[in-house]
Amino acid sequence: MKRMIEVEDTGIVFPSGADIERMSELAQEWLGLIGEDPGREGLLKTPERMAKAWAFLTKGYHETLEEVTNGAVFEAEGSNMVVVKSIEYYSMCEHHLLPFFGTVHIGYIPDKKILGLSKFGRITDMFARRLQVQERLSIQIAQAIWEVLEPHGVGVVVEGQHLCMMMRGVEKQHSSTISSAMLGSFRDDPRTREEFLALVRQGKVL
Ligand SMILES: Nc1nc2c(ncn2[C@@H]2O[C@H](COP(=O)(O)OP(=O)(O)OP(=O)(O)O)[C@@H](O)[C@H]2O)c(=O)[nH]1
Ligand SMILES: [Zn+2]
Repeated sequence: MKRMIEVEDTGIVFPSGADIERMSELAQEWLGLIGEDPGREGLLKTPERMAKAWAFLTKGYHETLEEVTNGAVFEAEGSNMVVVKSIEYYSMCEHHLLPFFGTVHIGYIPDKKILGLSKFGRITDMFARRLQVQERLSIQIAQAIWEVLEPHGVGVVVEGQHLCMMMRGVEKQHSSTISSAMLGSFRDDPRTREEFLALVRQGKVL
């Protein structure tokens, strides 16, 4: 991807526009504020590591739908449902800047256009790698597929566990959240929606 650069020897990419130097300065200040000594040996490189990690975790801000789909839209006959399920994601909640993570399930009914299968994961990451709430993540993925493919319908189900509810706050370790976004026939036709949800449920308890 043009606007990404690689961190030496790691294979990790972060946006070339990210101000790593300034982010490192702020991270160093932050370490002091939480009661640490930013000058102790173990923390000397931490501000820069933190800046690079955060640039990666929020790289979705620097990506566009056009870039991530890379023209992989193909002509196709038929209008049978396609489901890509159990796409893992990691995101950061916008309230506490703590991770939430889980899986995304995507279904659509094509109208002459299909999308390269890997692109569903790339679209998921483009929106997950930003500050999010789970509900918006679900809707943004559905709308992106709607925009790119102009299909008869799209359904997205997102499952997530939120560390802000587990390691702090209400401290509930076993709750998980399911959110969904349904567009076109997935919203208007209960049978289409049920077919999608049955395929998502297959092999698991949902
Ligand atoms: N709807 C929704 N809420 C979220 C998400 N991630 C975190 N939250 C919630 O955002 C809310 C913020 O509530 P506040 O009362 O303003 O913040 P808080 O005092 O830190 O809340 P607690 O987490 O209950 O301690 C909490 O209920 C979180 O559980 C999400 O993806 N979707
Ligand atoms: Zn949170």
